[in-house]
Amino acid sequence: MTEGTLVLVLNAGSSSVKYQLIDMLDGSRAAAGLVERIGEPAGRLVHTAADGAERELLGAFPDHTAALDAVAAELAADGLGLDSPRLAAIGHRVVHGGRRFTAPTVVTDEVLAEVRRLIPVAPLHNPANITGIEVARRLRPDLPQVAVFDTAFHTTVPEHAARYAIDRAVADEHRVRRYGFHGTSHRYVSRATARLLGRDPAELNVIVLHLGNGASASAVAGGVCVETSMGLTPLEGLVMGTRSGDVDPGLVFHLHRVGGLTVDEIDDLLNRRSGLLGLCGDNDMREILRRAGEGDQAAQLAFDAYVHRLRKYIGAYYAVLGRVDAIAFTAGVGENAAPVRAAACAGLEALGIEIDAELNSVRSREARVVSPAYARVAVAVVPTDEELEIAQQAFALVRGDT
Ligand SMILES: Nc1ncnc2c1ncn2[C@@H]1O[C@H](COP(=O)(O)OP(=O)(O)O)[C@@H](O)[C@H]1O
Ligand SMILES: CC(=O)OP(=O)(O)O
Ligand SMILES: [Mg+2]
Repeated sequence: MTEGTLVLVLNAGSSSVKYQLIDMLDGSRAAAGLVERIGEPAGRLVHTAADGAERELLGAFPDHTAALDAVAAELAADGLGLDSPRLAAIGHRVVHGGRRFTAPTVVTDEVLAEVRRLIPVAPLHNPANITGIEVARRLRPDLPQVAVFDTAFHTTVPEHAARYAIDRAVADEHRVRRYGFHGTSHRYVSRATARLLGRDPAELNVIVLHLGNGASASAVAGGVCVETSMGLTPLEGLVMGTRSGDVDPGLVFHLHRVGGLTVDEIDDLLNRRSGLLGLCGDNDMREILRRAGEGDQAAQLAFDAYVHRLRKYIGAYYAVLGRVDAIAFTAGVGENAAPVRAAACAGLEALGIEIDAELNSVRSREARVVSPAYARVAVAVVPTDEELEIAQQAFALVRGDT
């Protein structure tokens, strides 16, 4: 049992760390910030204090340890350092939890070892998550460190959807199956969509489209995830900023045997040099929309390929769910790129899916419906809040509510 009501949430990505200090009494942000371009010569930390005032720190953050030490210093400058007695827990986003972690978990040496063992299947993410945990443990060894796993929400996906159609013995030996990611966001957004529509999550079938740098779709039936687009690793599924999403696995053999690329080179190609970046040289949807608007063919192709893949998944998940009540767009692209939403839903009237152009063009931070009132399927823009969801899960765990 703890006295504090603050939860520090760390969301460590491959080259960035996002953090929020959340007061669980009212969900308010006591501080928030972002360190980006970790490992590059010109890094940047932006810290936002409780009153909204921003501080910017420019310089190199050679690795995640340096970045997290700088975050701790910024929090201390606000009088809310990691030594604060008001802290109840530190919540960590951990991307890959395998099959074992189906709920938020207090980090022990043994839990950390398991997360480390999963590095080969989340090479861009788990190492950064581990560093975040290690730094936080060093600074506050007495405080519960809670891991909230991207994979947890997807552990309900049925076996016939989670299995690849490969030799079972080989799959079992190497724990090859579809795990799914961004689960904290899919869970939060599916529930927020029910709230927006004034419906009980238990009676709502939702397709959630999480479109950030990484992107994934999920089919949520009555609050339970039944299918998701990412697989063994966060590479499968939708076209992403730098990741290919679905490809014929035969291209790996082809590029190796005929193209002479090594396995590591192909890994780098598919994870870091593909997706929107591979198709047109840009991975930021803002830039792609701008270029396509000026008639740039490569940017237009990247946009069209991105949207085509999305439409295939909407259709597929419609079939998986049988009945769809809502489609929720979320994360950087889903929340901000009206043309992506419009193109993904265009021509689907026969499925009851329509978008109202005027509603869709409104810019807002609020959850909102963008389909006409008569449409059978509610299309919604629902801002995700992975940090709040992580804080709530971590706080509930340390208070013994779960
Ligand atoms: N106004 C906007 N219009 C179009 N795309 C945007 C806009 N703002 C952000 N994005 C897209 O959102 C992406 C980042 O999404 P985000 O959810 O923050 O990613 P992540 O959390 O995975 O780092 C950017 O790469 C950019 O393509
Ligand atoms: C799992 C994953 O792809 O995460 P992100 O979108 O943060 O890269
Ligand atoms: Mg994200």
